[in-house]
Amino acid sequence: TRSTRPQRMLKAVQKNAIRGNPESVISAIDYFCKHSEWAMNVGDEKGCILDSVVTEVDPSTVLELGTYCGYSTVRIARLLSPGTKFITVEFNPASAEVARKIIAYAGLQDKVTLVEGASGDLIPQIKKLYGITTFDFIFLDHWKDRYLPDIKLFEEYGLLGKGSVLLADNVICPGTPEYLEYVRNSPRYESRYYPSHLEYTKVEDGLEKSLFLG
Ligand SMILES: O=C(NCCc1nnc(-c2ccc3[nH]cnc3c2)[nH]1)c1cc(-c2ccc(F)cc2)cc(O)c1O
Ligand SMILES: [Mg+2]
Repeated sequence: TRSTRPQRMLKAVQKNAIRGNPESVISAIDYFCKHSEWAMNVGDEKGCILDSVVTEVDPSTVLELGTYCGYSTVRIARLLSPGTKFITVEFNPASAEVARKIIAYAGLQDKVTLVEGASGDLIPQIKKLYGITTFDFIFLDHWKDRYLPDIKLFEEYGLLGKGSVLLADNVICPGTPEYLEYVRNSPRYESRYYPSHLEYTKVEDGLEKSLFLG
C-alpha cells in the first residue's frame, strides 16, 4: 500500500541526516518540506522563535501537545538541560510511530516521553502518571479547537505555576480565535504575539506566548 507522508518524511531523515545529530535531522525535515512535500511541522522560521523561548525559559518540566512527526520535539529536546522532564502527546498512532523513530534517529529518545492519546484524557492524569506538579513550559501544537479547553484543564488541575510559559502555534493559520481571546483578556496571563508565517509558506501565522501570573 502507498506510504504516508510521515513515512516519506522519515525516509528522508534516514537518507539525508546524520544519526545522533539533531541539527541534521531538523535540516533534513525542512529540506523535505521545502523541496518535496509540505508538512505541518512548526518549521524553521517559527522554529527559531520556539528555540529562543525554550532557551529563555530553560525549563525543568516541558509538555508538548501535538507531536506529529517529532520535528518540534527534536527542536525542544536538543536545547534542554540534563534531567529535564519532557512529555509529548500525539493522538494519531501512525504519526507517533514515525515520531519515535525520528526522535531516536536524533539520539534524543532518553530525553522524551512520547504518550499516545487525547490531551483531554491525559492532562487530568499527568500528576499521578508522571509525578509532575507544574510545567515550566508548554508548547500547544495540536488540534486547534483543543487549545482553549486544554488551557482550562491546566488551570483546573493545577498544572501551571507562577511563571509558567505557554507557547501556542498557529494562532492565525489555521487559527485559534477563542484561545487568543481568552489568554489576551484573562488577568491571569501576560500574552505576547510573535508574528511569523505558516511553515514553508508566505501565509501569515504566528506564535502566542502567554506567561501565567499565578
Ligand atoms: O493540525 C495541525 N496540527 C495538529 C497535529 C496534531 N498532532 N497531534 C495532535 C493531537 C494530539 C493530542 C490530541 N488530543 C486531542 N486532540 C489531539 C490532537 N494534533 C496543524 C495544521 C496546520 C495546517 C495549516 C494550514 C493548512 F492548510 C493545513 C494544515 C499547520 C500546523 O502548524 C499544525 O500544527
Ligand atoms: Mg503547528
